[in-house]
Amino acid sequence: MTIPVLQVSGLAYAYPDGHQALYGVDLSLARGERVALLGPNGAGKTTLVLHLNGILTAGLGSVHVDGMLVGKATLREVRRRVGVVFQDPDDQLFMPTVRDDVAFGPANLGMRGAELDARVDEALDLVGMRAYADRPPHHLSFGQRRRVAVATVLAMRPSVLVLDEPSSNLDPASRRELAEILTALDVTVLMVTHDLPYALQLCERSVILDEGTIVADGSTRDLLADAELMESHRLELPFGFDPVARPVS
Ligand SMILES: Nc1ncnc2c1ncn2[C@@H]1O[C@H](COP(=O)(O)OP(=O)(O)OP(=O)(O)O)[C@@H](O)[C@H]1O
Repeated sequence: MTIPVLQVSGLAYAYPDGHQALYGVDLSLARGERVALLGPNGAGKTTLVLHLNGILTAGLGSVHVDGMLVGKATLREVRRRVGVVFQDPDDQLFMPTVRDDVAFGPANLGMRGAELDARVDEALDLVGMRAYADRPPHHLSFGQRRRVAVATVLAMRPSVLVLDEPSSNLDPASRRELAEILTALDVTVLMVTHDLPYALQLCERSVILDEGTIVADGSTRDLLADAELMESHRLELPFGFDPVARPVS
């Protein structure tokens, strides 16, 4: 039996103020899948993501990464394996140069010298940003900073890449370029997004979370084409967008 990259079982969580954000979430990701996590504002998507690398710990239920239970004892390895790219790249970039930022994670794991340089170059090549290695991140455009933020995570060679709103604040060309980069990667992806055409373009499978519960899990095209399902969970396609007519890349 193949072990899922990510296995969330019966995950329930209430914030300290008592607000119940997740009610028994079950989610399994197989290696190489790209899955979109959809849902209206306040559905619990961020709360779920924060459990995947142990920023929050389960009230009830469990999260396994490559078969490893997420918990205090495994936190360091879990954070290497679950790479989260937050919505604002400036939350992730804080070093004087792009190279230093991308080297930060692997250097923390003890990597040094030529091996570290090669790891940084590899990650920057994957996002097409090697030419910017010696630039300060704050001199880059927002779209370039997002690509570097992706590289900081890829440099850890994660088992799963979790992207929070990857297309937000990108112009159409940067949005398309990022899609090309993400589809070319050989990594399992979980992408939180309100950009439904992007979900369709990038992810064959989608999961809809609403009020802390998974209410649908299936082919992105089928879910987006189900007008009743979409409406009942406050999901709206752009005007005139036909999910059935669009090819999935
Ligand atoms: N620190 C907190 N304390 C109490 N309740 C919280 C906290 N953070 C989030 N919540 C609540 O938990 C629920 C889920 O929030 P969460 O941020 O996970 O939703 P989301 O699906 O990511 O929303 P969005 O699409 O707006 O980012 C919401 O009702 C929210 O108000």
